[in-house]
Amino acid sequence: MSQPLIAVEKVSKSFGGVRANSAVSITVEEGKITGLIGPNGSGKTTLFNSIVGYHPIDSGSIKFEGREISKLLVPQIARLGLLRTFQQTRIYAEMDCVQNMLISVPHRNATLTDMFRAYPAELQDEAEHLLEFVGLYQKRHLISGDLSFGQQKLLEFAMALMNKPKVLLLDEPTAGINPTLINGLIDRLKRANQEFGITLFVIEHNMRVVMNLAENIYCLAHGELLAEGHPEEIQNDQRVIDAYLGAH
Ligand SMILES: Nc1ncnc2c1ncn2[C@@H]1O[C@H](COP(=O)(O)OP(=O)(O)OP(=O)(O)O)[C@@H](O)[C@H]1O
Repeated sequence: MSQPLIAVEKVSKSFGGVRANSAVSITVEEGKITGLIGPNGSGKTTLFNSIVGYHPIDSGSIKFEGREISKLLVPQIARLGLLRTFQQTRIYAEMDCVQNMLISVPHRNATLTDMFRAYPAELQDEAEHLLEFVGLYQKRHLISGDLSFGQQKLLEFAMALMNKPKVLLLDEPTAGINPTLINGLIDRLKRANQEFGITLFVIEHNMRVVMNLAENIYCLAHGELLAEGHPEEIQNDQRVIDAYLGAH
């Protein structure tokens, strides 16, 4: 089997006395969609934060394309092509959608001087093309703070795509989005994976969404890895049902 795109091995992370991740090992295979589920406070976001370099880990190893990244900083990891989105959207509410798209590009190997130049026409075209991809083309010149929460999440997804990531970590992409937009978002996530070849690693509380999206799912409980498997295996795993699915 080829080497995984992301390999997390025995990663532990505590906050004071709280052991948020305890010897967690997972792999994310290139070109696939991998899911991460678990009850509130089970350590999912902590694992994402460790992978993207948001905080140092206490022990263990995190490799991206075979290279140890656990000592690198957020911008260094982002430049390798590993990006994340957040539970709460992080857009520039005063700017319109196109401006948000353009300002999100620095992760893509741009130099400081590039940032002070006018944005090249091809970047503008790319921004509009991706806004069309997520269904926001008609709203591209609207102030993003005026968009609905679901539309802001679509914008944030498009902003991440502007950076041409190899892998995108999505923290609850459908939280707070109405059911109609959720179906559209699932479709866009699948297309980003299939058409742009972006590997996705997705934290998701909505079981319908994660079972529909992911080929392989990990379940955390109390900071430890409880189970791993295909959606049907996870749905029928008694430990997962007891710890998590019973409540959903
Ligand atoms: N910066 C921090 N400082 C202190 N404790 C933290 C910090 N971040 C996370 N924790 C704690 O670590 C544990 C795991 O939290 P984490 O946010 O990773 O869980 P989660 O599975 O993502 O939860 P949710 O589904 O509610 O987002 C929790 O007990 C949380 O309170």
